[in-house]
Amino acid sequence: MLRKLHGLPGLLVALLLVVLAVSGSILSVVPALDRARAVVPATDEIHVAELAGRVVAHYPGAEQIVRDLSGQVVVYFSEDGQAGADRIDPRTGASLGPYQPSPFWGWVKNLHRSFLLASPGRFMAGMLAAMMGFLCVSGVLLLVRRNGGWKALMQPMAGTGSQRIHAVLARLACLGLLLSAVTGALLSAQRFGLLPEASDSAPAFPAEVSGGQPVAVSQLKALAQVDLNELRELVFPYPDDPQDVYSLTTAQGMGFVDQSSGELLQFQPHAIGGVVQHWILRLHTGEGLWWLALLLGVSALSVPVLSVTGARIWWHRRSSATPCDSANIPDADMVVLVGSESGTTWGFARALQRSLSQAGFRVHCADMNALATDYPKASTLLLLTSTYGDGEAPASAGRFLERLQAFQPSSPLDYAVLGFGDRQFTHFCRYALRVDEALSSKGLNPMLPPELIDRCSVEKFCDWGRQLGARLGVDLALHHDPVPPATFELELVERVDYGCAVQAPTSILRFRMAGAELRLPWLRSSGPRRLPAFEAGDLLGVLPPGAEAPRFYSLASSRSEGVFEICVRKQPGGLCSGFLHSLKPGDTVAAFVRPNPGFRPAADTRPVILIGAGAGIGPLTGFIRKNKARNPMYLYWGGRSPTSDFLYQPELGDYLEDHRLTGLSTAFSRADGGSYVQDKLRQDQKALRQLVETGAQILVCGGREMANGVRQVFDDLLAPLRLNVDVLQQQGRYLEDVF
Ligand SMILES: Cc1cc2nc3c(=O)[nH]c(=O)nc-3n(C[C@H](O)[C@H](O)[C@H](O)COP(=O)(O)O)c2cc1C
Repeated sequence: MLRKLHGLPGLLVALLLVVLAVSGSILSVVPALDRARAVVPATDEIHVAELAGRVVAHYPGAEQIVRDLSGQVVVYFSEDGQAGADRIDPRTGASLGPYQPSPFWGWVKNLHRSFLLASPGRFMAGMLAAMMGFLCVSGVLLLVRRNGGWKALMQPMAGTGSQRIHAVLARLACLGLLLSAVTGALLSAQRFGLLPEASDSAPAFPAEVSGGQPVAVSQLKALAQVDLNELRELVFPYPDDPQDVYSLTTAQGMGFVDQSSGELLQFQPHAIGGVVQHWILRLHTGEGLWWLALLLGVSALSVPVLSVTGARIWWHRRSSATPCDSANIPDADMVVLVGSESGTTWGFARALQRSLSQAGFRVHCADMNALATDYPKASTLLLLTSTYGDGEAPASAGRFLERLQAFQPSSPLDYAVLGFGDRQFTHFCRYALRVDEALSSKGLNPMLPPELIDRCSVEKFCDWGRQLGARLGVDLALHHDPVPPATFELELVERVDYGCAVQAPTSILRFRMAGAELRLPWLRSSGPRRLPAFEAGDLLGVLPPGAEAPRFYSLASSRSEGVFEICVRKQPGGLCSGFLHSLKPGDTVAAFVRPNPGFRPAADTRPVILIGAGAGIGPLTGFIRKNKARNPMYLYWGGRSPTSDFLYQPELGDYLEDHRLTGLSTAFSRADGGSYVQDKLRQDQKALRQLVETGAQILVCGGREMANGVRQVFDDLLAPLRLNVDVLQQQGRYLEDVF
């Protein structure tokens, strides 16, 4: 519900909000420009009597002095019957030039306030500001739910593409946007009388004035007690009218000054309502607070990006979450229920539904939240669900467990749960496991143990399909291509082979964009720009000929190096690794890049502990290579034999020498007294504990078994600090890339 409330109004008003935000950003530079042009004396340097004396010397016909919040002083005067206004230097009273509000700024202000449409436009702008406030609040609540709590809001954001950009930007900009929105809506509400009028009422004109001979304004003692920086406005009395008075407005209040005695008369402090109104205006416009104005302006610039990414998320969710040809509940003999937050699981569900329908089943497909109380003809219930937050339900399954209590199947039901998640999270597929438990406690028959799919592995999905088909007695060939990737052609330029002697053939493969040399010489400089953006740790998807699904390899290089470098261990019977190992320089492969922003060292100076085994060294070497700032980096790596599969040995020696790498510890299982990387970690546990105490981040890359062993070692060595891997993971300080 909250998601719908956030998404739909956002889409409808996105364009108008962009106009409001961009014009607001442009206006946000005005306070800084005004401040740069203003001459602002120190406190106690000039008092108002002094200023007024200087003004009168330059402008005998002075009528009013106004000091705006940025410090600009403007004199309004009449000369030879003509009215004029000049900006002045308060230190001399001399003119700095005529005061002429710019037509450009006036136009932008008008666009921002009312879309150039006078009162109806102003009303619309006010409504939009209120709606932006609502989008900020609902967006933050969604982020909290998606990430698993308020604390998680401060941690690195998970997700990819538009989702991630939207979340990261919204987190940065939401406070600024909220302040602009709330103050804008309040200003509008005041203008349209929806809030009580809070402006100051002026004090009554003094009943008695001395009426004596006026003295020079520079001699008036009440004005001599007001610092210039406190002044807002001084209105001069009518010439030759001894009964008239000076009207004085300061930051504290309003009053009058007798032009003969110099006494302050009828001074009235600003009413609280007036002060509130003044601050609402200042917090919205940033007047006199140029730094705040610029911060608000920068926040507002996020609105166009948030609008575009928000629309893309909405479109992706909508197009992924539309079930096709779903049978009605009373007719269905097979029910597929889907728990999804951003729609990916729906893609898998549709593939399953297609295959089941082709196999002759009448399949009802719906959100898990739409669980009915009974499916009278159904014999099988299949649940496909992702996990969000800190192991919680995704949006379309949030009410499933509650609804399950009222679920009363009229005939026995078999069920199977397929979980979608990401092993980099502490609670991998936890919600799917909870659903499985709940269904089992409800007395349904599990036809398969729960299967958990890491990062949308199509391979695993197809395996599960085969098992399910076997249980249903049909041939269930599932085909699903989650996001059809746009591939490019890579040409192998170099390979370095290791490990054959110890039955662990592993190669470092370096590719470049195919066909680069065919470009015309004068276009050669555009070469690197043709490469997609990628960093060490991102994934290279490779599609071997004849394969339906890509295989992913962690990149050891980044775009600035101009090559795609991966480290590949040949798996027995492995289609893709076998294909890659058969390549000779000059051969080509179809590939694409998938960002993996969750597996990167933090961009700060804290120590980094890199741990890997076998081909897992690839991205870790990439991180060391990029460590030009020489931040402390320690590598623990395990292989089989120092003479056969010590991957990157020469490079690592160079990095130790030039201090990109601070320490290297290797473990070889087939050398004398064979050891594993976990043994090396245990040996160094004291030093590692100290590094963690100083804020170190840990990145682990390699096989699941090694990663589990490393987790155990860290859980043990962190115990004296009352810490464990789960906590570090929640703080974004323990990252795994496991295959
Ligand atoms: C903010 C966020 C939190 C996540 N939390 C978890 C989690 O706790 N456990 C897990 O296994 N996967 C987690 N994931 C990964 C998703 O479950 C996974 O990407 C899934 O394929 C998304 O499917 P959907 O698009 O259908 O929601 C999280 C992803 C994001 C973006």
